Amino acid sequence: MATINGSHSRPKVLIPEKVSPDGLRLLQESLDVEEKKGLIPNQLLDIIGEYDALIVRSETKVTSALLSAGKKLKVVARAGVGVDNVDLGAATKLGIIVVNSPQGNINAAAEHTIALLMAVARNIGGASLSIKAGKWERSQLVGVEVKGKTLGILGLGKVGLTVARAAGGLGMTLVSYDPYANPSLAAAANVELVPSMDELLEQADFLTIHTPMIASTKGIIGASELSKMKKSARILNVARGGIVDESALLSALEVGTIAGAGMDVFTTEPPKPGDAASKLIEHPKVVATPHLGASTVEAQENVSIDVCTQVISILSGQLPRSAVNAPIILPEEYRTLQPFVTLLEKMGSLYTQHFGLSNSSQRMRTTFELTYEGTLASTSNTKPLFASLVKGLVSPITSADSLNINIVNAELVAKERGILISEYKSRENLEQEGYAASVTLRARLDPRSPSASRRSNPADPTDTERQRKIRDQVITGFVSNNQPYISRLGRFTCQFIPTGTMIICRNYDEPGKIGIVGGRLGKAGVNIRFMNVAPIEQNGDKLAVDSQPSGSQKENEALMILGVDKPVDDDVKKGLIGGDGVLEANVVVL
Ligand SMILES: NC(=O)C1=CN([C@@H]2O[C@H](COP(=O)(O)OP(=O)(O)OC[C@H]3O[C@@H](n4cnc5c(N)ncnc54)[C@H](O)[C@@H]3O)[C@@H](O)[C@H]2O)C=CC1
Ligand SMILES: O=C(O)C(=O)COP(=O)(O)O
Repeated sequence: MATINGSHSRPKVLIPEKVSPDGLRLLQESLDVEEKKGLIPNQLLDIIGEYDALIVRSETKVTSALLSAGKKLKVVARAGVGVDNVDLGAATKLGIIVVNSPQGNINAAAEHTIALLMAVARNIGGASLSIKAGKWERSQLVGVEVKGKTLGILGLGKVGLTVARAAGGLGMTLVSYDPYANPSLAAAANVELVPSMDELLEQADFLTIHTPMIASTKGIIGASELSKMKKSARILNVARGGIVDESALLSALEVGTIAGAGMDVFTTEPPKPGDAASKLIEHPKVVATPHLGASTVEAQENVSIDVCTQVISILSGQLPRSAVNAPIILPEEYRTLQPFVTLLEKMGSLYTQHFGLSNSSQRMRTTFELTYEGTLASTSNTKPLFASLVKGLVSPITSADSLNINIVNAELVAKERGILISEYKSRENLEQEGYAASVTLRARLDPRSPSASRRSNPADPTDTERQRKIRDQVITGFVSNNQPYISRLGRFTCQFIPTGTMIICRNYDEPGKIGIVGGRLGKAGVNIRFMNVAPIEQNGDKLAVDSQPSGSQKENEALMILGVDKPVDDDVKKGLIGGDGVLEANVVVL
């Protein structure tokens, strides 16, 4: 990728919100960084096509339309925790990695929650306004203490636990409802996990919300939940607007069934004049802040450095630390897999160019078995290998600019194209072969196809021929000295590096063939860089059982694989076939 990878243009990063300069300085070393604040959605849509990366906070709505317009986008980085402003499904489909900073602002959000807790308990907001207005209202501004009170925590994740530890220090009793909480972490923070939200609502003197905004938490605190709480209870929301139903909370405050609220987040930010959120902000029992939970110097430095480092990693072809829509791969694991990543892509591309991949528009499925052999069988994370194979399989039949296949979207792309790949592991020791690990890709009959669901009919030559053809579609590869090799192609044992333009000829295994092909290529001005003669796979091979030639197939055939120095046109290819030449010739570019 650009200068990061040695080419000339520098990748471009767009930052439409305020992100701390600490991370941006890191980006500037290798990327073109453009900060453009105050863009309206249409302006963003117009320019996003130029950028390789987008860094946002909570204000920018990263919609499906924006992601689709970002033709060069590889990564969307959220300088913070919540990714509810990013259409994750669309990003995944487009192969755009979404990263966030899951730790950088946790402490800031927790401290802000404690600030609101105290402000609500002691009427700090109202008292400050009153004294600034020249008043001295002591008796109307009597508060309550938090010591000895029960803090109900909805969502005991990173922020919830940090709040719990601080509130424990203030002498509060801690209860939480979180069906997915870690019980030992809860116990260590002296938090009692209650089995239902109703119990939490009934016990809480203060209820603080720390769940993500997802479908199941939208409006989770509504009129019915508020009615179960003590009249003296107060509510804090430093998570996301809309988790608490703003209209229901407003009514409860107005009728006095809830005593107060501290609100940092709102359904629409900034709230529209006259809507429930605006009325809440104006309400005397509410202390409100404009989404300031993460707004500390320290938190902004943390999240900025965190996401900018990840953007640099992704644009230089490495894996990010905190991808929201991709599996986590440890750097060590990635280094081991990297040569196989290349091998799998070459194997996929070789398959499609040599055997042909059925077109998804024909509504046919192609079914594969992918077997990791030897030491590769102990790899737990085969996602990068799977993704490379899919990329290799479809790249020869897809325009390059519409191809952004990676660990994020490989499964989806395969599914959409009717490619079904089952992964297997074989722990067989391969050391006698001279390498520790190999991979075999073999086509299978689609279990849904008519010829697979019934026994093959030997009386039907087309049926037998079709099945034989599919069974012959096998490729094995291995890696030696970080170099990928192909060791089996169809029925033939070979050994060649899959690179550049190659002519794959099938011929009778008879003397003189090499000279004839060499002569014909020489006449066409094509130089041979390397050659490999591949005989039929011999017995003892685990794959040979299925690959016995039949019908028109002769056992004395071989492949001749020639690496050549320039593109080979159709006439040259056809010129190799017939006479004393070869039976079949195919050109592949890897
Ligand atoms: N106001 C601000 O500036 C900031 C807000 N946040 C927000 O705080 C929230 C929490 O962040 P983290 O603690 O980092 O997330 P987290 O993922 O560590 O924790 C969320 C917890 O919510 C729990 N949960 C999910 N659904 C639940 C349900 N239906 N009922 C009960 N519990 C449920 C999960 O099990 C998890 O333990 C997020 O919405 C985030 O966006 C975070 C940082 C700053
Ligand atoms: O990290 C989060 O989830 C936050 O809500 C912080 O949002 P912000 O980056 O301050 O717009």
